[in-house]
Amino acid sequence: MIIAIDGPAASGKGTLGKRLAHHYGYRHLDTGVIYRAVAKALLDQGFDLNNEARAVAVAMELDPEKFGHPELKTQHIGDAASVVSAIPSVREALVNFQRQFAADPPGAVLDGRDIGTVICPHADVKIFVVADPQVRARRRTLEALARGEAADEAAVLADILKRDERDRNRAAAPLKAAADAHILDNSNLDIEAGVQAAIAIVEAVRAQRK
Ligand SMILES: Nc1ncnc2c1ncn2[C@@H]1O[C@H](COP(=O)(O)OP(=O)(O)OP(=O)(O)O)[C@@H](O)[C@H]1O
Ligand SMILES: Nc1ccn([C@@H]2O[C@H](COP(=O)(O)O)[C@@H](O)[C@H]2O)c(=O)n1
Repeated sequence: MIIAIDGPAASGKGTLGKRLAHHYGYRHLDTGVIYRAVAKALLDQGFDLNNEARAVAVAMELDPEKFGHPELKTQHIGDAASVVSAIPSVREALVNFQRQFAADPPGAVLDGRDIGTVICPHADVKIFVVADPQVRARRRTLEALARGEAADEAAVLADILKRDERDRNRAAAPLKAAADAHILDNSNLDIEAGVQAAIAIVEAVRAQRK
């Protein structure tokens, strides 16, 4: 089974993806990390984020072993990722890796912006996670503070809105819910309640197919 999770920045996709994968014994791929890794590699090598040829080359040489690098989590790299991810040829270079991950047994949960629309249009279950921007900004700010980093909630909110706008309005694989996605608004749900709501969606789809 393939579970596709999409949604705007800091809506809880990764948290939910990890928990669903654990619940079902599946593998989990946070696809945002891939675009973050491309952006970081370009910046580290001193290239412009719009250098298409270099960006594609970097995308084709990515080392998944480095997806855990702590700098990938930063706001700066997230912002850079949303620039580089708008280049269609960069996205194309990353499709096979994601589809292969989705296809491998025993099942997979992928989260991102275009999983249900482009990467896995035939996913068994599609969930589009949303939450009010202010709620997302508060959660992201608390997360940064908990890591001991300085964080200004207004600046975090501005970054989230800017990134969502860029991701929604790009020509290639824009952020949007697939027509057959289940919308899950977790603005007023804690993590556990959000996970239970998602499991209920998955189970309802499974029951329908029996
Ligand atoms: N339902 C929830 N209630 C409270 N906090 C939540 C909930 N879901 C996620 N969070 C918290 O919100 C923050 C953002 O969640 P997460 O990193 O999963 O979002 P994301 O959509 O994967 O982000 P990104 O778009 O940057 O990849 C984290 O600190 C997470 O613990
Ligand atoms: N499937 C995806 C996943 C991510 N992106 C872009 O990467 C940026 C960072 O993603 P996070 O999920 O880690 O926040 C994001 O803003 C998108 O621009 C993407 O295009 N497609």
